[in-house]
Amino acid sequence: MSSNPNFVLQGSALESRASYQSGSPENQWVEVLVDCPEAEAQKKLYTYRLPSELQVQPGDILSVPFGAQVLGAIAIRIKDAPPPELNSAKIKDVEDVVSAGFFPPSYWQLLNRVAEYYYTQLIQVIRVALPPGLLGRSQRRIRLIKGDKRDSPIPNPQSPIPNPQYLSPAARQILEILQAQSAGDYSFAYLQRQVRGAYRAVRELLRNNLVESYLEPPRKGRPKLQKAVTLVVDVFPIDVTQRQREILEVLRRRGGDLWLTELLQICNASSSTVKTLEQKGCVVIQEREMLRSAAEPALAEDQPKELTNDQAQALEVITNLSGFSEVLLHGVTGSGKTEVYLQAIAPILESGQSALVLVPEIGLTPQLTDRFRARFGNKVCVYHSALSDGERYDTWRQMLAGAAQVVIGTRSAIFAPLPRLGLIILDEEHDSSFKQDQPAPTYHARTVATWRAELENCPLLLGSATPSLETWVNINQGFSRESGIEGIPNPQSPIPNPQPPITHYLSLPERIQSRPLPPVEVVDMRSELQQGNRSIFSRSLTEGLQQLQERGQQGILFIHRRGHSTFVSCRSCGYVVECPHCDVSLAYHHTHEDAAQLLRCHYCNFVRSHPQSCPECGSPYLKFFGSGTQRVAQELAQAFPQLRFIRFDSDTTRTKGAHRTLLTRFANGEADLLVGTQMLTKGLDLAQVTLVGVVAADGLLNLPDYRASERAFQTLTQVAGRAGRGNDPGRVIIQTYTPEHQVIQAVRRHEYQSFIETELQQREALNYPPYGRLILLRLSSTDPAQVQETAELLAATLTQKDEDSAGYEILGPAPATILRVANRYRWQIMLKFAPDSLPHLPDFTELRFLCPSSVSLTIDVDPLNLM
Ligand SMILES: Nc1ncnc2c1ncn2[C@@H]1O[C@H](COP(=O)(O)OP(=O)(O)OP(=O)(O)O)[C@@H](O)[C@H]1O
Ligand SMILES: [Zn+2]
Ligand SMILES: [Zn+2]
Repeated sequence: MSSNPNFVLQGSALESRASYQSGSPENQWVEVLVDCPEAEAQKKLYTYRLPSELQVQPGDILSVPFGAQVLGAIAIRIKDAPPPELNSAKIKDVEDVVSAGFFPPSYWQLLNRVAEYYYTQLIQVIRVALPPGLLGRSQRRIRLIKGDKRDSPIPNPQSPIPNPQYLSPAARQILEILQAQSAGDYSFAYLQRQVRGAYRAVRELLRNNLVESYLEPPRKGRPKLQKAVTLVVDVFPIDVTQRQREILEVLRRRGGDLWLTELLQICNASSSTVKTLEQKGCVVIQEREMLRSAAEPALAEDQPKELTNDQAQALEVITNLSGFSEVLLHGVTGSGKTEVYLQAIAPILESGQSALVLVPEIGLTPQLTDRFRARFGNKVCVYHSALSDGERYDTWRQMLAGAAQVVIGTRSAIFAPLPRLGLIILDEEHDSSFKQDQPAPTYHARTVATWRAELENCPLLLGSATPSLETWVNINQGFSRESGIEGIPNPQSPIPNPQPPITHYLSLPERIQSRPLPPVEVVDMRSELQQGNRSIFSRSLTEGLQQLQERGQQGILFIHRRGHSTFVSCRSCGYVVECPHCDVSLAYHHTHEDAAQLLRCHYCNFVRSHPQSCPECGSPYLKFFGSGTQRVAQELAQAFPQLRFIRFDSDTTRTKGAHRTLLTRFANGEADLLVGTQMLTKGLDLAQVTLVGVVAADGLLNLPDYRASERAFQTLTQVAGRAGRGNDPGRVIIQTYTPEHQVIQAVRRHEYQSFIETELQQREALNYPPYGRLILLRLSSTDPAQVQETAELLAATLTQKDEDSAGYEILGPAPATILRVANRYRWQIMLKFAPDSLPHLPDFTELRFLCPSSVSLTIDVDPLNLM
C-alpha cells in the first residue's frame, strides 16, 4: 500500500515532522475539534494553549488532554488571545502534533469555503466530510525508532543504544522502558503512569529523533485482519502428499491466492495441513486486511463498447480537457451517457489519477454501480451514508491509500478524500437529492463539486437528460462569455476557439442505435369519466397492461405517492383525520387483504389504527381520497388478476439490499409490472420494458413551489425514458385531468429546450433562481409563540441591515406551508438577492445569538425545498 503524501493517517503512515523548533511566538492558542461523543454533544470548539515549541497549522491533527483521556483533535483556528470567558490559567496545553497536514491545503480550503458560503461552522462541515469515529478515542502511542531507520544526529546509526548522557533522567528512564520491551512500543498513558515528567521527557526524545509518536486508530474501526494463503511455488516439491497436492491445485486454479477460511472450506481440509505446506515452502500464510466493502455479487468483465458518433465526439472533448472546466453532457434518456463516463474515466485511471462519480441515490441504482464494477473491478469503491461505520472507515482508508480508483457515492461523497483527482462526474445532475436541506451545512453537491474541481484543477462533468435550469444557464453563460456567441449553444456547429472555453456543452440527441424516443400518449381522465369509465385505469392503459403478458414484455407504473390513500374524510360531516403532531392529514395504509388498516403520518411517522366510524360525528361512512401505490396495487389485482407485479416504494424497500433484490427479480422476469414511486424513475435500463404508465400526473403538477414545473418535467421525462430501450418499441401513457398543462405538452413532444426557455422567462420575471438567489432561514420550536417572536425579531434585525444597503429583499416572516411537524412549529424568513452581489448577512453566530435556546435555526442557502 503506497502512502499518500498529503493525507496522512496515523497507523498506516508515520509523520515525523520537525515541529519542535523553538522561537515560535509565545502565547498562542488553538481552537480544536475534539473527536469524541461528549465533545460532539457540546457542538463547540475547545481552546488549548500552544506550547511555544509546537508549530501548528489549521488542519493538523493534535493530541489534547480531555478529561482523564488524551484524544485526537483537529486544529481549526490559531488565536492570539484566549476567549475572554475562559480563565486562561485553566486552559490546558496541546500535547503534541500527531500528524501535520492531514488535510492537504486545497481540501482544507474546500471545507472552509463550504462553511463560509453556507453560513455554517467549520466543525459542522468537517463532520459531514469525515466518517464517524475516524479519530474517535484514538490512543496515542510512543515507539522506539530503530537504529537503521534513524536519520539522527547520532554518529553511528547502527548503534542500538544511543548515548543517553545528553538526555534528562526522565527521558533516559522512558528510553529504558521502551528498550526493555521487544516491540519498543507503549501507550503514552502508560509511560505517564510510570515516569514523572513523561510529557516533557517524551518531547525531548521526539526532538532527538529517538522515538516516534502515533495515534492508534480507534478499536471499533480497526481494519479487520484475516489470514490469507498465497501459493509461492510453480512446481510442487516431490515430498508433498496426494492430499496436499490437491490443496495446492485448488489454490492454483483460484489464482494462487485465497483466504485461509475459504481454502479450508473448499478443500474440506484442516489448518494443520496448510501449515505443513507452509513449512515445506509451498505457500505463505499472512494476515491481511480484509476490506469491509458492502458485499456485492461477482460480475462478469465488461469491455468498452464501440461508441456512436455523438458519443465519440463527446468523449473526444472530455479527454482533451486539461485543468478546471465545466462540461454539460446533455443526452436524451438511453443515449449512452454512462458509456461516455466509463470511457472518460479509463484514461484517468491509467494515468494514476482517481475519479469521483456522484449519483442521486445509490440503493436505487445498483445497475449503475454494477456497470462500473464490471468495467473497473476492484478499483471501484462505493461510498454512501447507508454503509456501516466500519465500512465507511475502511473505504476512507482505502481512498487515503492513494491508489488510482473510482469512488461512486451519493451527496456526501463529494468530500471523499481522494488524492490526485482527475475527474468529477455528477450523474443526473438535476436531481434534488444532491441538496441537503438540513442539518447544516445545507450544501448542494453540485456547487461543492464546482469548487472542488476548481481547487483540484480538474474537469467537472454534469450529465442529464433534463439539465437543471441552473446548469443550463451557467453552461450557456460560460460558453458565450468565452466564445463570444449569444444564446443557446449549438453543438452542431462548434465555434473554433483560440482559447478553450471553461464550459462545454455536449449533446447526445439520439438514443443508442437510433432507437426512437417512445411516443407519449396523454389521456384526459375527464373524458374517461364522461364516457363512463370510473376505474383509475384509462382504456388505453388497460389495453396496454393486458398486452404485456401476451407479448412477454414488461411495464412500469408510476404513482406519485406511497401508501393507499392520501387522506380519509367523513362523508357525513367532512371531518378529515389529521396527525395529532403535525398539521397534515393522515394517509391510509393497507398493504394487503389481511393486513391491519392503519393511518400513518408521512411527516413524523405517527401511526394509529383506522377508525371504524367518524371520530367527530360517529358516521360509519368514511371515504378515501387520493391514490397511493397500495391502492393502485389493490385495484390492479382486481382488474388484472393474471398480472404479476412488484410494488417498489419506500415501504417495500426498507431493508438493506431490498432495492437490489426487487429490481433483480423484475429484471429476471419474475413479474410483468413494477409499480412504484419516484424511486423507479432513475437509471433503470431494462431492454424488455416497453410500457410506462403514469396513473395521475396531476399530483406532480400542482405543488405550491416555484420549482414544481421544472421538477414535474424532469420526473415525467425520466420515467417515460424507461420505455423502449431495447429492440421492441416503447409506449408511454400519461393520465391527467389537465392535459393542456405546458409540462404535459412538453413531455409529450420531448421538448426540453422550448419548455426550459418559457420556464426561464418566468423565473427571470420573478427574480427567482437561477436569476436571483435565495436564502431561507428556517426556525422551529415546540413553543408556537416563541418561534413567532423570534422570527419577527430576526426579520427586524435583517431589515435594519437592509437599510445599510445589505443588498437583499426580505420575504416574511411567515409560517411554513405546514406550520407544525412532529410538534414543532415552523416559521421562515426568505432573503432574495441578485446572484452577483453577495448579501451582507450578519454572520451565523450573530443570528443564532438572537434565538432563545428553545428555537432552532437553520440557514438554508439556495434552498430547493421551500415547504
Ligand atoms: N456505443 C454503444 N453501443 C451499444 N450499446 C450502447 C452503447 N452505449 C451505450 N449502450 C447501451 O445503451 C443502453 C443505454 O445507455 P445508458 O444507460 O448509458 O444511457 P443513459 O444515457 O445513461 O440513460 P438514462 O439517462 O436514461 O439513464 C445501455 O444498455 C448501454 O449499455
Ligand atoms: Zn363525520
Ligand atoms: Zn405527524
